[in-house]
Amino acid sequence: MDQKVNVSIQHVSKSFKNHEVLKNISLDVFVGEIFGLLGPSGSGKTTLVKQLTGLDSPTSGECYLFQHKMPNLKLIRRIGYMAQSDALYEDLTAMENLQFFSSLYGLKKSQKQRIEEVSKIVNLSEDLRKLVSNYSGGMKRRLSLAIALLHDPDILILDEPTVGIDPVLRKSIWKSFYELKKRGKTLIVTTHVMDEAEKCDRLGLIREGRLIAVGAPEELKKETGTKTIEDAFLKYGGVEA
Ligand SMILES: Nc1ncnc2c1ncn2[C@@H]1O[C@H](COP(=O)(O)OP(=O)(O)OP(=O)(O)O)[C@@H](O)[C@H]1O
Repeated sequence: MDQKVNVSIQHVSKSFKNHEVLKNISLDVFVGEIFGLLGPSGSGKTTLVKQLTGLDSPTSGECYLFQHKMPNLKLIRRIGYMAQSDALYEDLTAMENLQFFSSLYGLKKSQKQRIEEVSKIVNLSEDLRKLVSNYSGGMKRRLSLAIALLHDPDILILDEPTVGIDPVLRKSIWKSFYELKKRGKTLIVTTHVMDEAEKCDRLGLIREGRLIAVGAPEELKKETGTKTIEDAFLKYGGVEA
């Protein structure tokens, strides 16, 4: 794997009033890596990825993307962000949503072709004429993912991308993640699903705002003498598996 650092989180802490949600997190993610942030609900995963996108700023510490300090408006086009809640226009069709976002990204000539490509990846090609308000939760997730992919970003930050998506489609979406990786893209994926965590090149385990371990799934299991990521997580968290 290319060991060039693409994302660097340096001593990041974040507090909301008196509540310290992220506690001195430092972490590097490499070019072409699928990096998973794994942690229970409320552990701080979303807050951490928001600091990366530049949508929020840390109370202390810094985030660097492509060696540039965030926030940096110039980098927006190189980042694809899929938030946990879908930011879609419900009264428009999926096609109109995709057209709207491609105009925002300034895709002109390539727009039609790119919409076709991303729709295929998320398996929505047959449903583009439907109103988003008639979409199921999983379809909305898939449309959000397609939008995050539209401008072919170098770094993809995906907050729980496969929630509400059935296992068959989840598998095909992961296949497309591997294809993106092959093309040199860097993916940061938050999850609390263990089998999904196993699919990542490396994982950062987050518990109560602290990064308690970083490593490849196999390494983490080996180091803790456990058979599952879930048990490794518990061991690192000080709980006997
Ligand atoms: N804007 C905010 N104001 C106050 N507290 C916040 C804010 N955003 C997040 N928090 C708190 O920060 C903590 C971490 O939340 P966060 O959403 O980052 O967790 P998470 O690991 O992504 O959880 P989930 O998997 O449920 O999305 C929670 O206690 C949450 O209530």
